[in-house]
Amino acid sequence: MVKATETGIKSRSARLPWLDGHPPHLPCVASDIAPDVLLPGDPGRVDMVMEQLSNAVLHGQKREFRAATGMTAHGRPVTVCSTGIGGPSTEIATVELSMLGAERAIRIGGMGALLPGMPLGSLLIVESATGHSGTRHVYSPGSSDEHASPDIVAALVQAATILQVPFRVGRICTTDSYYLGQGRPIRLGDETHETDRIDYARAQNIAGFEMETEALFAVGNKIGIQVGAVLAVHGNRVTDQWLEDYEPAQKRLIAVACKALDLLNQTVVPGSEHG
Ligand SMILES: O=P(O)(O)O[C@H]1O[C@H](CO)[C@@H](O)[C@H]1O
Ligand SMILES: O=c1cc[nH]c(=O)[nH]1
Repeated sequence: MVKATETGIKSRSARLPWLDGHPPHLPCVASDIAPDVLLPGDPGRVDMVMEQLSNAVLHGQKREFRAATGMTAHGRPVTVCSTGIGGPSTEIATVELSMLGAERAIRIGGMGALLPGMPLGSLLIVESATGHSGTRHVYSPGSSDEHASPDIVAALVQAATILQVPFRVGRICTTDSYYLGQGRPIRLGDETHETDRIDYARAQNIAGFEMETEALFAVGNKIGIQVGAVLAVHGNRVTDQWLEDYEPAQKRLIAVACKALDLLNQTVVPGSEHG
């Protein structure tokens, strides 16, 4: 992986530009990373996750990748690393985390709902993702959906039920575009242009739009780590409502994801339980 020059100075290989165990993008090394990782899009939400963990340590931030590790209520280590927006940076985070030892990755993020019965702040536990975003096309060019690991879906359902957080299980559309690709109006010269993406997506039984899950599932399924996603409704495109303060919803979502990890890992580390 790392090449030494004739003078003994180590230099990066262009083929795989890691150096002394440091990946080219993430601000961490293997000893920082837990087998379980949570992946918010927004770096600002890493600190929100840290508040719900005990003994949380921030590893640092490079570009959109902010990473930390702490302990769940059952005393299990969990790493949180932001992916930034979209498939390309999600691919980088997923591949580098898995090379550092991650075995299970759950995206925690926001979405725009397409079903009238999905209130602001409720959760979508993602069973499958479609959209044919660019990164997914590189990893898995077929036409079928990318799926979450069934164990993770079941654990998220159990966790949301225990914590009494309203949720539904469904299919997400991941798109590389926040505006035109999600049917938002854009200005083209003097005219406003809008696509019929919302009607199209609803006809496909799609619960909402977001921008990373399909890439995470495609990459994770290809490289052999377990993947899942749980998303909070930040907006509803049918009722045209928008969540002004999404922090309470994101806190509930983080609690559900951490509980799901504890259910997946089952046994409590003695003396560690804090809630
Ligand atoms: O809430 P996060 O995880 O940032 O994700 C959603 O928010 C961003 C768009 O505002 C996109 O990344 C979308 O997927
Ligand atoms: O409408 C929305 C809300 C969150 N994230 C998105 O990508 N779209």
